[in-house]
Amino acid sequence: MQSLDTLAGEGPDSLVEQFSSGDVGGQYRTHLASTPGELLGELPLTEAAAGSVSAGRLMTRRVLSGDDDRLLVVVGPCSIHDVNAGLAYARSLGELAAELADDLAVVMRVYVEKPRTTVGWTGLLADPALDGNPDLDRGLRTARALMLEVAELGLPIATEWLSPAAPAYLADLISWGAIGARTVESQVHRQLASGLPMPVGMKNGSTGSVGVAVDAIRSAAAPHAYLGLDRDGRPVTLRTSGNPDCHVVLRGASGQPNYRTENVRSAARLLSAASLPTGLVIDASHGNSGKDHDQQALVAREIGAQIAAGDTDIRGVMLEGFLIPGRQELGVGEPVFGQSITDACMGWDATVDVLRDLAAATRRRALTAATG
Ligand SMILES: O=C[C@H](O)[C@H](O)COP(=O)(O)O
Ligand SMILES: C=C(OP(=O)(O)O)C(=O)O
Repeated sequence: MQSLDTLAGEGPDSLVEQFSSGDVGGQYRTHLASTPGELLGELPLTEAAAGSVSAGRLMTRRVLSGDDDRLLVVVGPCSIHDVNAGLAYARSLGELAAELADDLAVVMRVYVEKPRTTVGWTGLLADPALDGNPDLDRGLRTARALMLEVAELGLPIATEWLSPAAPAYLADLISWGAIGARTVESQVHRQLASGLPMPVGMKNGSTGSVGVAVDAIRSAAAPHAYLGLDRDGRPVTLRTSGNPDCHVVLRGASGQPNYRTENVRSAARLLSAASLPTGLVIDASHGNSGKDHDQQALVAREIGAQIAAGDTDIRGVMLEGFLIPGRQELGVGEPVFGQSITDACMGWDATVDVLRDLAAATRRRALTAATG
């Protein structure tokens, strides 16, 4: 793909000159990246991966609409920083998902872009070497290769859509997408969601507003037209038809959890008032756990209790889990294989316990519904 530098002439200053007639706060420096078409040609969707993605999308749609009475569980690392650890996790999760498949519809978080509150590592896609030297071309290739392997294991994949350019490179591998708390009010992200071929969860805003997530669902359900790139990297008008499969994800806010019965009822009222279906997902991490991975397991059990008591609006749960509990600071000490470098995650053993409990809760809900 032609770089911004080559479009504007050599050197980082040339774009500054092109874009501005006065002072600007930054400078543009760029390097070449593959077009979506080139990367998809290099790492094509295999038949096995395509089957896994279409089955994953159908499964998530059916669970979210209530046509399938299982519970959607979106679980996995806060972020992938080490492909081998991501794959080791995927293999274990694939086995657990198969064991619990009668009750749970498991989707793995393969999050390769991280939105930051201020600054920090922004994910595998931008900085795959974790050294502060962004290399998006390598990051996109690494992310796509990893996602292909996970899909070929038969495990549906979830990711957060952050860069509006990323779906052209990765969307064919994703069964469930999220628009995060920091971007749910962004028109660009709502437009993006309106054209994505998978269910998309709209997180409540970072200060706790569920209303902005409801607005996002309404916006993404409508058709849009916006400036984007085609497979060859040419600017085009992208026209979307609207995404009918968007839903709220309750993720709480700082000091303000929203996973309890009264929060679910209040979100359902907001959805009903907007003439939207009331099914939703609850994220047991982030503002609902205060980013404490031990607390996350307790929150998940409370959500399980609501499900066991018969709540049918809770259609899914999100969990942040990795192989080793907690988190490690990037660049401090020996790296720990399978431990998060972003938010603290539940370890594998705790994840197995929580998923088994959620399966039992879902089974009880189904039994109550069947026997009245
Ligand atoms: O899920 C991950 C984090 O919560 C998100 O990227 C924000 O992290 P930060 O507040 O550490 O920047
Ligand atoms: C960043 C995330 O979530 P939120 O947008 O809720 O902070 C996430 O799930 O990784």
